[in-house]
Amino acid sequence: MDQRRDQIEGNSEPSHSFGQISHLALDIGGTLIKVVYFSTSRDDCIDHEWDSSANNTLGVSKSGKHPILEGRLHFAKFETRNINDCLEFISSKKLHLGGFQRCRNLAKDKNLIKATGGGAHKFAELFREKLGIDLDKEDEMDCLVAGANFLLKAVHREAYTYVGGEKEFMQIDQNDLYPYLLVNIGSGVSMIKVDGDGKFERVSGTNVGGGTFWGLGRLLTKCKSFDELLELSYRGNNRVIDMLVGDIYGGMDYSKIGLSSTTIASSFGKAVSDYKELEDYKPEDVARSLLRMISNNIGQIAYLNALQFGLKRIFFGGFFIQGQPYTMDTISVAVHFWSKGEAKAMFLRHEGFLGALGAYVSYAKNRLDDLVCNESIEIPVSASYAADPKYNPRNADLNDNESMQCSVYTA
Ligand SMILES: Nc1ncnc2c1ncn2[C@@H]1O[C@H](COP(=O)(O)OP(=O)(O)OP(=O)(O)O)[C@@H](O)[C@H]1O
Ligand SMILES: CC(C)(CO)[C@@H](O)C(=O)NCCC(=O)O
Repeated sequence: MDQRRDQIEGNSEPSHSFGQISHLALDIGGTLIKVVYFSTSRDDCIDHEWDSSANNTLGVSKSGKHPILEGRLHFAKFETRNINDCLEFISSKKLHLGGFQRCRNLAKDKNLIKATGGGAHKFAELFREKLGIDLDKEDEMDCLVAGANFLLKAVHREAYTYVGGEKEFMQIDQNDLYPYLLVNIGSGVSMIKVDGDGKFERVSGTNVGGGTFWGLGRLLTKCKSFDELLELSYRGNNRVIDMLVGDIYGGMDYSKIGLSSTTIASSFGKAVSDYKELEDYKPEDVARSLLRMISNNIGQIAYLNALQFGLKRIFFGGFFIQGQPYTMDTISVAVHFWSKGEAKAMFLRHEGFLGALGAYVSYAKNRLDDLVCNESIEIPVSASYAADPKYNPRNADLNDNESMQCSVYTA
């Protein structure tokens, strides 16, 4: 394996001094803010000859054939309620200066940063005031779809199924990607039928989503963080609170309609028949029932939409999933059960960053129209990305800066 390929595949961590930052993009959601930015360093340009006079974030190989950029795509997330942490992070790393310095909109003399999600509207003034930047708003659904398509086409080992506790990465045939159903489980849930690049329809949604799990879970268990709630759910037993088919049928299956005795007949249903109070239940059992109820419900609604539109593949994204085995298992089982094995639930490694990545790639869309650039800027849209094996969204700490090594071919 040659050195460059070795780097692309992430087997050797480049000794990393930050190079130039380019193109910061934000997705400011109801619960979390997602940040994506790209950095290059000399080390990342390992086997290309760089035009030293260019001194820009994109180098042009001396051969002149293909401009190539190598560097790292960084991911970070913050709680929206702690938006000041995010502003400080951007300011301390000077992320807001990297992208637009040479892409300054001279006509309007504005420093524009691509941003999506409701917070791009809600917090526009705050960003202007604190960082002196203007948020260039991109539509949230456009960005989710662009981000999902980008990941599915460009990132090796991005989509996987989760069956029986095993992840299986899917080989995505780019010529056979569409149509699919994208289910983004954020605070709320959006279900989008995707037919191509920029071709989609938001066909459904539900207000019972990640925010419901976190909000209701916090009230019911008094836990202090989302991770604590997940931790609790791991240790819990939902059968203590959920009413199972067997509880109703004296331990028997109801096989005539395909229900086993262990199927949940009614989430939280036992709380009534047991005459117990909240204090009588362990927080971990409550957390487990809640996670199961919400994951199951989303899996079922997703399946119904897939059925209605004749879609066989359902990709789940959004930070509710967090790569959590129990969540993915429940969703997978729900889709499998209701579709009688016809439809498949798939998950994305960069699950929570779809919108932010979509905003990021949107720099390419209107760079010629909107931006006056002093130097040639190409945006990595036709990138060949390979994820850093050290990047594990599941282990990602909220304020940790994660990244993946990538190479960009702007052919
Ligand atoms: N560290 C965390 N803190 C809070 N919620 C978390 C955390 N990690 C995962 N979550 C889950 O992720 C959900 C938010 O996901 P995501 O960031 O995709 O949505 P959002 O963009 O904030 O919401 P929306 O798109 O509806 O505005 C939360 O509701 C919660 O269930
Ligand atoms: C409102 C949005 C799109 C904001 O991200 C999201 O939270 C959502 O899809 N909520 C579900 C709303 C509904 O369709 O019932």
